[in-house]
Amino acid sequence: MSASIRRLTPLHAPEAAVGVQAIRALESQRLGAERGASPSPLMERAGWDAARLLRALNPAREPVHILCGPGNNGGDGLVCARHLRQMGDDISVYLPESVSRTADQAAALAAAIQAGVTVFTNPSPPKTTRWLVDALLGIGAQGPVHGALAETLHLWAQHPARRLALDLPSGLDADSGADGGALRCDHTLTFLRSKPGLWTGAGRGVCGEIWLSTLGEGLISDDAPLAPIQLGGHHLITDWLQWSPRSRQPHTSHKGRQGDVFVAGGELLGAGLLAAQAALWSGAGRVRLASAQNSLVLPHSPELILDALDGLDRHPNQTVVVGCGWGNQSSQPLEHLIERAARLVLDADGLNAVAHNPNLAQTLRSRSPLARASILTPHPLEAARLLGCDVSTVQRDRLAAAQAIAEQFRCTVVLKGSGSVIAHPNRQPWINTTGHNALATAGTGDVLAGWLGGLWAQSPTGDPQHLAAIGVAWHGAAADAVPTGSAPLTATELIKAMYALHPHSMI
Ligand SMILES: NC(=O)C1=CN([C@@H]2O[C@H](COP(=O)(O)OP(=O)(O)OC[C@H]3O[C@@H](n4cnc5c(N)ncnc54)[C@H](OP(=O)(O)O)[C@@H]3O)[C@@H](O)[C@H]2O)[C@@H](O)CC1
Ligand SMILES: [K+]
Repeated sequence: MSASIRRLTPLHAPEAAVGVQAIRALESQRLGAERGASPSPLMERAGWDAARLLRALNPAREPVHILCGPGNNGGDGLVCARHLRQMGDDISVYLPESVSRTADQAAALAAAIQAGVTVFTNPSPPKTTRWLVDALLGIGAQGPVHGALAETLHLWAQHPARRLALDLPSGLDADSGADGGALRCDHTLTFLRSKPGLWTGAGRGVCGEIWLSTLGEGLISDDAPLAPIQLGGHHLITDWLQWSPRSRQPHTSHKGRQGDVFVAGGELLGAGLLAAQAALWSGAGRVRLASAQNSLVLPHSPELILDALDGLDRHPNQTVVVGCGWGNQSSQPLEHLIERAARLVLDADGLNAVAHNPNLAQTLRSRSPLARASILTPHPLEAARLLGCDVSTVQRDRLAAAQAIAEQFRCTVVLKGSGSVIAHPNRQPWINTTGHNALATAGTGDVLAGWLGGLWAQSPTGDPQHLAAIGVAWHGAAADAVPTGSAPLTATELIKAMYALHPHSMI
């Protein structure tokens, strides 16, 4: 591939993603003096890069069918068709009848027909097609796909052809990752910049391999004015080296200098135990586990210090992890912990309790003015409870949901799920790009909460959003070490896999 087309891998994710508004601004800036040519030089470049990528993906030059929509995304498809036709490939195009076209699209259509491209208005799949290019809708898609385009996607849903989406799978919302009926593609070639919707919500499930064409721009210049959303891959783990007290500690260091974690266990002993073990393996010097069933813990983890729920009062400067397996225990000790924790990681039932109890919610909110930072780690259902909405509302716009919780409670928020979002009040969110569904097993959330507590205890003055992004990337990177579709990763195995990624064990 040329320098202007790059594969974006989850582990070594791209710099950042920007939303549709910023892409539009960038487009006008790039067009600048060249405005007026039709098809635009950017569309020409998009179609050319699409043709070259398809040539690389389809070396046997099997028949290609290109679904073109009424806007400029369809224009990209038509330019791609023209180039492939001129290279002698077996190309056909579908274009819905009697739609109003953009000027660029109309020009691209005229040029494609002149080059000998066959254009069908019947959406039925040709039998011989081996590759399908989805150029129906791009960043102009508004809501779920409807009308003739929806019927076309439906007709193709069962077709075995391999699929390449241009800019993004049609119907995927570029800003939020909401699924508006997109086909699951094998590859997506996105233009100018990566978009947040490719990486969260339905994005990862429908995009396949993600490629970026900067449309001829060499090095990406400073995107700061575009308010980019950071994408957090594997590099975050090595960022940890800059912070990790362990890598900087003198030879004479001792456990008291490596950070103390207090895990308040609940009715489900295993959850607290997993969180405590994760905190320990993350590198924390001492981990206390307070549990009603302490006698059962010892044979499993003699390294843990067993304590009572009021143990925080004796050693107040600990990072508290609470909520994992909390169950329906009384809210009184929970309120005390939320109020007193120097640093708080609140998970699972702790979040449910906050959602249902206004006093707890108020206690949580009042931490921020006292300069006591908190990290909340809801999954989508817990997030919905915190926001008083349903899960589908959260999943339709995960970035907005995470940000709303962060603003409401003045906390850092990790909204878990495909493309975890790490939000913080008044800042742009991060989207995590590591991990896959091997993490969908019981206890992996407890491991994340404990690991975050462990990292935070080691770097108590660290920025909680950056630290949470590191922990989440680390958690996902451990899963990425296991091939997709292989056996699930149990929570205990996950802790070991995360330990294996410690920067000091990678050196
Ligand atoms: N930005 C750049 O730098 C570059 C951008 N380029 C390309 O342009 C693309 C953006 O093009 P775009 O703005 O014309 O929008 P696009 O996605 O083709 O869709 C608009 C059409 O879809 C329709 N429609 C909307 N929603 C619908 C729905 N739910 N269901 C059904 N129909 C729906 C809508 O209908 P309307 O709402 O107007 O009635 C309108 O007809 C971008 O993704 C990239 O590929 C490259 O060429 C070069 C560089
Ligand atoms: K598309």
